[in-house]
Amino acid sequence: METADLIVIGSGQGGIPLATDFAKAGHKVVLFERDALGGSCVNYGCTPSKAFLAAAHAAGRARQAAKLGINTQVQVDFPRVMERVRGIRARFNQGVRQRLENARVQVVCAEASFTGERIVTSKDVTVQAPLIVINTGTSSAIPDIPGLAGTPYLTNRNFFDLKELPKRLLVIGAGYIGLELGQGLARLGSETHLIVRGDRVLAQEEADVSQTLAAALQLDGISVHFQVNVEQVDYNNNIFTLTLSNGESLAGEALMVVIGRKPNTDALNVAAAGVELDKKGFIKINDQFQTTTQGIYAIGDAAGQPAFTHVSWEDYRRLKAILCGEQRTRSDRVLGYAVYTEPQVGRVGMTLEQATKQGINARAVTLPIDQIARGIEWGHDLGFYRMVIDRDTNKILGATLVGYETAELVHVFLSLMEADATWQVLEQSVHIHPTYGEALPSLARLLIEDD
Ligand SMILES: Cc1cc2nc3c(=O)[nH]c(=O)nc-3n(C[C@H](O)[C@H](O)[C@H](O)COP(=O)(O)OP(=O)(O)OC[C@H]3O[C@@H](n4cnc5c(N)ncnc54)[C@H](O)[C@@H]3O)c2cc1C
Ligand SMILES: NC(=O)c1ccc[n+]([C@@H]2O[C@H](COP(=O)([O-])OP(=O)(O)OC[C@H]3O[C@@H](n4cnc5c(N)ncnc54)[C@H](O)[C@@H]3O)[C@@H](O)[C@H]2O)c1
Repeated sequence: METADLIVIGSGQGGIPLATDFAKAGHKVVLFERDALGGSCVNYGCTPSKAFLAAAHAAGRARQAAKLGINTQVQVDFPRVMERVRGIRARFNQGVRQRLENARVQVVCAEASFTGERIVTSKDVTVQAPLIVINTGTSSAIPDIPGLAGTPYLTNRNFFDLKELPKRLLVIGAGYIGLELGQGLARLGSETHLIVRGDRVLAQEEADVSQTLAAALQLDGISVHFQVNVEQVDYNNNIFTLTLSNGESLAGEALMVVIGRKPNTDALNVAAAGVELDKKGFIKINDQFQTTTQGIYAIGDAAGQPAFTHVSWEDYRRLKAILCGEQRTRSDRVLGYAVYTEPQVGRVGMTLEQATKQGINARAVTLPIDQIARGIEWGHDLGFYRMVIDRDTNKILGATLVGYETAELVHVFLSLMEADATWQVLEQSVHIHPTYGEALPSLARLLIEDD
């Protein structure tokens, strides 16, 4: 049996920098990875999806330029779009490999499981270490719909291997992936149907966010079917046929199943290490990322953290500080996220409802995008900016920005909230005209005007 100073299981977004930092500091580090180096983000998630959306939104924006008086004929070279996506993915994946090699991390390309409290084993390698970090991520959850198993349906894993544009696309699930990739393929030319079991898309957000996105999807020609379940999947002659709970049926050349994620913890045999899982299979951790076994830590999606790359990366930064003896926790951070539909959704902190539920004397102000000079000039008419504040302290509690490139703009709020700033700081700052940014002090000004 080999020994090491640190074992990392999974080359996720936190595991890679942790492994390289420790190895560069002279420690012996062994990293187990059963699939492509770089985890979901690089290979099946953020990187390929955002490269894909660059093409899709270019096509969508070109078509929408008609309202500016610019008429275009969009011709999509789908194989080229996807080759570019796969090329970028390969480059990022190679970059990860190089980084691990340069740092002299010993990479074991195999599935790992615990065979003892501090012992990790793959088919050919067994390693013991005083410190183990689990960063195994999640995989697609697949519903138990009769007829689905065994059909060539798409998930985020095989989506980026597509070679031909499907004429008709059926999407089950209206969360992040369903909306981003569904809108993407629609913008590239697929006749797209989104099957939503509830009455809202992106249902975890406020109702007007869902409504705005649904309106945008419909503008792209997407048919959104609300309050229906898929009862049966049939696949014959390369065509999927879905039987819906409302009696209708839908046919398409491609079916994408994107209903959420499940943690990659089944293969780990965590019981051998005394590491406990919660009811959904996520690894239980305390505020310092430690599992129920001393010396074994878990970060990222598998530990039930908000499933975003920047969260997994920040987990690494905090865990590294904790392991170096600093007093850090995982719960004292301002976390934002974005949905890369068009319009985008940029989010940080609490909504009014969440703040009120916590007993905070909160208030929200909202500025529609059609009252913002930049929006009018650029012809963007779907979206709004909203800020939530604490009336007692004047601190900013959260923001929801729906509109053009709001994933960028929301960082203004992230920084203000990190600095514990009051809304008056935003109101007093002089922003450049005419930008979307200048609408943020205007949003703050509503707190004075409407008082
Ligand atoms: C389509 C899609 C788009 C996304 N877009 C965004 C985005 O725009 N922005 C964003 O912030 N987030 C995005 N995400 C989420 C993001 O990809 C994840 O939150 C992020 O990758 C963090 O994951 P992680 O570090 O926990 O682990 P992962 O990146 O999932 O890596 C875990 C690794 O562990 C390996 N592994 C699992 N079990 C074992 C085992 N037993 N032995 C060895 N290896 C194992 C896996 O093969 C995998 O490589 C997206 C996700 C998807 C699916
Ligand atoms: N922009 C980003 O940062 C980004 C992009 C993509 C993915 N992600 C991450 O990946 C995670 C997974 O994305 P996702 O889209 O798979 O999940 P999700 O949780 O965002 O959405 C799942 C959708 O499927 C629906 N659903 C669940 N069970 C269903 C069933 N049995 N039948 C029909 N519909 C069902 C849900 O109601 C929801 O609309 C996200 O939560 C997010 O953290 C992030």
